[in-house]
Amino acid sequence: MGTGASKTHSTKMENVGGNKGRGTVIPNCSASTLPDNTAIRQQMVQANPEHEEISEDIEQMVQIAPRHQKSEQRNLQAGMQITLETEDVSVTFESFQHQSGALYTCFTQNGKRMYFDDEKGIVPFPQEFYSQGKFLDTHDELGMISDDIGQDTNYDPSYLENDRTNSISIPGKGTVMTYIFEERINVCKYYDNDSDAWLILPLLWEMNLDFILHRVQQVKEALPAITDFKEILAALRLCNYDPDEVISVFFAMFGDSLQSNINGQQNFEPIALQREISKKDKEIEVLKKKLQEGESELETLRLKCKYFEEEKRHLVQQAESLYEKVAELQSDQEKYLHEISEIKCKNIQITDKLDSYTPLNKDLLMKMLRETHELSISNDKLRVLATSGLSEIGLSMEHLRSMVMNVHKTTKEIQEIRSLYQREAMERKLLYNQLQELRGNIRVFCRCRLDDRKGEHLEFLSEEELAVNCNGIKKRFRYDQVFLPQCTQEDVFEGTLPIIKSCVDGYNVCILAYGQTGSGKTYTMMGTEQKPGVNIRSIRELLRTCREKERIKYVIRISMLEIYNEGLWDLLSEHRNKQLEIRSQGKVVTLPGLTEMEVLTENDIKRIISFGEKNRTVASTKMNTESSRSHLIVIFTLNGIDTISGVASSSTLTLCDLAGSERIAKTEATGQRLVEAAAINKSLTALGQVFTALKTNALHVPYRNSKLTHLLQPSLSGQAKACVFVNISPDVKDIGETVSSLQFGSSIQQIALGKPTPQSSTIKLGH
Ligand SMILES: Nc1ncnc2c1ncn2[C@@H]1O[C@H](COP(=O)(O)OP(=O)(O)OP(=O)(O)O)[C@@H](O)[C@H]1O
Repeated sequence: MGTGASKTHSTKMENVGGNKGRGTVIPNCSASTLPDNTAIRQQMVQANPEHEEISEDIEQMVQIAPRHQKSEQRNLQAGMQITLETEDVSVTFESFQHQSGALYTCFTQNGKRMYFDDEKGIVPFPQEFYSQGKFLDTHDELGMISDDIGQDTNYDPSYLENDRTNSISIPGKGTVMTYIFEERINVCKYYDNDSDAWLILPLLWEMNLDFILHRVQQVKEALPAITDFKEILAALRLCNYDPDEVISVFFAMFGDSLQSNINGQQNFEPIALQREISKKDKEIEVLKKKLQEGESELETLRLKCKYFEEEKRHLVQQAESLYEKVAELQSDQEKYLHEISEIKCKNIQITDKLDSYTPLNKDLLMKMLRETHELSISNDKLRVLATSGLSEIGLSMEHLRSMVMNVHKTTKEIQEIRSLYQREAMERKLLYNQLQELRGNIRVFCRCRLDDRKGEHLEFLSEEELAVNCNGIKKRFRYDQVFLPQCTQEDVFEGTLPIIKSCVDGYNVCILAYGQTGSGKTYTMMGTEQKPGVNIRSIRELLRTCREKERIKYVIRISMLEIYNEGLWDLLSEHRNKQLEIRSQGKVVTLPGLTEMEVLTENDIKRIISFGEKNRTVASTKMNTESSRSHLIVIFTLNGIDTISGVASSSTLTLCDLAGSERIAKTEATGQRLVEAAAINKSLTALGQVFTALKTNALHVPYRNSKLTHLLQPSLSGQAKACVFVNISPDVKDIGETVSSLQFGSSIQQIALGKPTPQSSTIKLGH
């Protein structure tokens, strides 16, 4: 049970049971929902005979439950809340912070408060503790932000509905009527008589309306750092003119950096940065397009070149064969000419003796003369052909030469565009990191499980906002991103990609999945064989990015461990029964003896993770037989060394599939399960405390209150980037847990870890 869950319990206790006592057990369970309480009783009695009395109380509580439940049901109006509560044994956990710094998980039954002691088990809460510490009111500490966001009813009554009607004088139009529409596009419009239609009122004119002025003023007063009224008005339009929502939007977007700007600074960096980033994005887009065009032009030119080279080769071959033929013909011609001249020289003798020659010799001579003549003609033709072929080859060569010049020019241009693109991309990355710093380095995402049973109680308002209708009250929650049930594993991974990439740049990165059992934490982190989750995709991305960086040689190692009942177990060790210990020196956390395995391929990861999973303690509970009652932590360590400069870097990517945050009652937990639930409650409460301390910039952040937070210290302190998935169930019967998880998530939404810096090393494993 998490901190958020505790809050829900106490709220419901007041609503349903009417019992205002903190942590008092509401005996509204039926005996059948708590079948075996003897285990708790035995455990308590064994630990201390005085507990006999207390365990009897538990017994009594179970027996009187049906009666009490009936009377409560009579008194309450029908509704979802009642159904939920009557199903459960509402064992309510509280967290007590002792002055020594220790955090205890307590529960109260029939007015007797008990607590879980790490050594003694379940023991009565000592009287002297009341003056030595305080109970943590997680409702106030963690729930308040989301409650504020959820309040829709905070309007000044004078601004209700009819104040949306107004009039304004516009030059050339005279006095026109205005009305703030609440439809699809929430902008103020005026009625234009000429066109007989409602037209959008320009921003500058809209500023003259009292309705608007008042709201802009309200936002300005709350956030003096935002000076641009157009910015405020645009935000108001988007938020249906709700100044509270605009303020939360600005806070959600810029968080603590906004507060640091409140004291007088005129320029508001995040807005400027964001503009700069979108400008850069556009420039990058244009460059990308140019690059693509250039590359395709280059490709065409290359193809043309290839074609012409082929053509040239062909023509040269033709020319060579023509030259050969010409040479042959020339030698023939010479031969014949020689023969003719010989014949001519002897002509007189021939003429004289012609009569004495046989007619056959005379015919032969005439034939030879004819052939010689024909050969001479074809020789001339061939010479013409060879000359034109050669001139064609010359032209083609010329063309080819100019093409090659063009290719060189285009290649140079492409190189320039490429380097410009790289520069812009680098600048964008720097700006993104700057924006991250200003926004804080925790991203909080909400993911709703895919389920046919999605009730009407969940409303997805935008990519960043969702609302839960709970007992007629609409609570709104804002996140960095809300993933709808139909969002794929790819969509979800896309959201975490920038954070994961920064691990290669030397930042410690942590990704956590929080939510009740069955809400999809394991699906998000581990996924299935066909649809792998964040774990496999992250390592795939890390391996790919590391391969791209030719200069740097990386070694990636994986460790896998489980936190069960506040004990740390190495899941990759052959000796499953060996507990690990956390040691810390300053900010460096070490886990001596933890197994680390080197990873070279994605298949290595799959093999190692499935080995670790086999080792995992999976306890079956009534809700989900696969339900895990422990935190699963996978740690990737990245050690890089620059092969040229010799600079070494080290960072970690920590992936946590947290145990279910639901109330213990739903799991019908008894005995061992009760102890497990208390350990989970303790660690999730401690996680909430850490986030609260970070949010309030407390001098001391209580990382050591649980093994979970102690281990995650390097990933949740100033030098890290974190991402929290709040997994929720769409099932209406889980509405209580859903609200609780959402409250937890929105309370950490506005936390900045501080200025992150690339690591030299923080988590050291296996030493
Ligand atoms: N987005 C989703 N799309 C499809 N199936 C999902 C989705 N989310 C969860 N599931 C399915 O719902 C079931 C419960 O999810 P999962 O085991 O991940 O919950 P969990 O929060 O990790 O529970 P536990 O605390 O017990 O580990 C699984 O069968 C899982 O495959």
